[in-house]
Amino acid sequence: MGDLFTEIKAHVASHKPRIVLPEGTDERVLTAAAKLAADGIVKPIVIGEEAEIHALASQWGIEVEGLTIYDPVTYPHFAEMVAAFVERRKGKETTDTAQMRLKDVNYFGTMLVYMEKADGLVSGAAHSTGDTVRPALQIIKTAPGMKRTSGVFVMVKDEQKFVFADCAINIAPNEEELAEIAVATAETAKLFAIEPKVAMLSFSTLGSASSQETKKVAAATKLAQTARPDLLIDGEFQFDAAFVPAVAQKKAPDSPLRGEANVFIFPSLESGNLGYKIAQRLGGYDAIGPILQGLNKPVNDLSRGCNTDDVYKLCLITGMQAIGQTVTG
Ligand SMILES: CC(C)(COP(=O)(O)OP(=O)(O)OC[C@H]1O[C@@H](n2cnc3c(N)ncnc32)[C@H](O)[C@@H]1OP(=O)(O)O)[C@@H](O)C(=O)NCCC(=O)NCCS
Ligand SMILES: CC(=O)OP(=O)(O)O
Repeated sequence: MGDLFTEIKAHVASHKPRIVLPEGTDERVLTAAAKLAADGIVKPIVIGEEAEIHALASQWGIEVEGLTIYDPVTYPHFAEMVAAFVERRKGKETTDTAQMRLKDVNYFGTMLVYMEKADGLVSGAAHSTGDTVRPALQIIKTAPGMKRTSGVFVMVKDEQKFVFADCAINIAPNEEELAEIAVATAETAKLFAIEPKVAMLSFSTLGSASSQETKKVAAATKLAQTARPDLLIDGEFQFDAAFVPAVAQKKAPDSPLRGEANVFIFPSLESGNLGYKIAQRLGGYDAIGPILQGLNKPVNDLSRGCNTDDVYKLCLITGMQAIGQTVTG
């Protein structure tokens, strides 16, 4: 893992993208922003009232000299931002509602990215996922060809890297949505030098149980395989059949996955969110994310349970997305 982030740091530092951190009054966020600025890797823009941030920084012993701080209340381009927001949300917001909405740090930060005054955003240390990502869904929107945004975690322990999805956004994806999530996640895995072997997870392996839920995953598997025959995607699989070669030999002897999956697509948000937190808290994996895929520009969420290192690493990944770089090693 050390190596993965060493490479990411080198790429990102050569471009120094501007990353907005709307939660400037959160100690973990402010600490990570100060470290990123001091390391010269990204240019952090923190949002909040300047005097309050300076007071908090001195209380927490954080050096914020040189950090860019924007306060929505005193931001000189606020009127321009309001107009751009009303235009983007045509028919859904008025100047009055926009003025109110853009005082919210996540709406304000997302508009900085939309208006190209920043290259990416990381938030969610102190906000729920809904409040963090809703502005991005409404303003940044999905990239051409993508119907849904979804959220992945890169799970890392020592030299092991796995990708889990969707752990953040789509509560009950249907078979088309699940297929799209699988393909998008396979592509995201490649950003981290993971050659994707994708398992579509269920409580059934290749028809060992039959219900609406298992049939949905089987159908999603077929859709994903048809859409992208170049990718290795198989299912529906229980986790052991996807991950343990000896179990795969028994339950799915003809599958090309052979119990070697490294990308896991969960059938629902319930299972995906629980799954990543169990691997993180019981399994001791570093959980980097949720990294949002399918958006026009990089906006990423954090868990409210994150630490400073999680904020720092997600900013590096956001920077990497912003400069369109992938990891090689
Ligand atoms: C993500 C989430 C907040 C969006 O729901 P919502 O706020 O009710 O969104 P709405 O249905 O009002 O849609 C708002 C906008 O986002 C868009 N949108 C909603 N879900 C989307 C998705 N998955 N991908 C892309 N766009 C999406 C809608 O099309 C709509 O756009 P529009 O206003 O331009 O028409 C909701 O799905 C959610 O709460 N998910 C669970 C999040 C969570 O708690 N995760 C666990 C912790 S990580
Ligand atoms: C990703 C996630 O689960 O976020 P939170 O813990 O903030 O709900």
